[in-house]
Amino acid sequence: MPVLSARGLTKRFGGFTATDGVNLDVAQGTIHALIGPNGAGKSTLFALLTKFHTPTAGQILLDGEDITRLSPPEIVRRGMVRSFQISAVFPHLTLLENVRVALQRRVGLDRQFWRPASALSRLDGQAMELLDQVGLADHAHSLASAMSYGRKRTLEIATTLALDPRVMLLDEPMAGMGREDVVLIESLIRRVARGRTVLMVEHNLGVVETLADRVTVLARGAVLAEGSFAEIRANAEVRRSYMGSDHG
Ligand SMILES: Nc1ncnc2c1ncn2[C@@H]1O[C@H](COP(=O)(O)OP(=O)(O)OP(=O)(O)O)[C@@H](O)[C@H]1O
Repeated sequence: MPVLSARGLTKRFGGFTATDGVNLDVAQGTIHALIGPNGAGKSTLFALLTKFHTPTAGQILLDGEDITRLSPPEIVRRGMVRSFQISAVFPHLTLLENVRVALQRRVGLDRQFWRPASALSRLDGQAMELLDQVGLADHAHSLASAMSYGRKRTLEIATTLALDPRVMLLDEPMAGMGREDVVLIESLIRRVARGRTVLMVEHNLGVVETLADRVTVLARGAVLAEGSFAEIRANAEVRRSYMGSDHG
């Protein structure tokens, strides 16, 4: 059974159809990439899946259960977390404080959860562990604002992990990164994807080739093709849809 599915998912803005009857199945434990030329509707589909937009029609299923009408916090509580949206970096906090805030957010999300304030200090230990996981432990007490762009994005991944997602949605994790940072974040994503399911929108096709088990190509809001990267690359329609865009 797929972890995350879309069935006939549609979003219209006025007379314009940005997402057009999308069917998508993201299999458990895979890294699934969503690609397509500019304006193909990747961001809109992402926003629908994470409940930042309300669909005009169609269904979203998580673990086979209809989540179309649930709120974003309810989705997070069920283990699906979108990074780079929910987890913003606070520049004037240290890295440790940033992760602690994210951990506190998880505490806040769990309605059953109540613990005395002293227990919150335990969060520091957990925050440190998370920083260690992403290779930022040495910078725990530095301000986020002092970090390079790549490290800030890495910190964002740590704050996403703080919510302990089973399903991670990554929105263009490599955007604005130089080659060195791309390589670093690639290996980080591969590491954090173990035991999780990842759906990512990514423009950098080299990254998609390296990371993705499965690729869905969108064009004009609809699914144009789906398969392995090799299958997608060999698909003449996909090539045609990219022609004239800057992803060549
Ligand atoms: N809130 C909105 N109101 C009206 N039109 C919108 C809205 N959001 C997106 N669109 C339109 O929907 C289409 C798809 O946009 P979307 O941002 O989802 O594409 P994308 O594949 O993510 O593009 P890019 O690769 O450039 O980020 C575009 O034509 C866009 O102008």
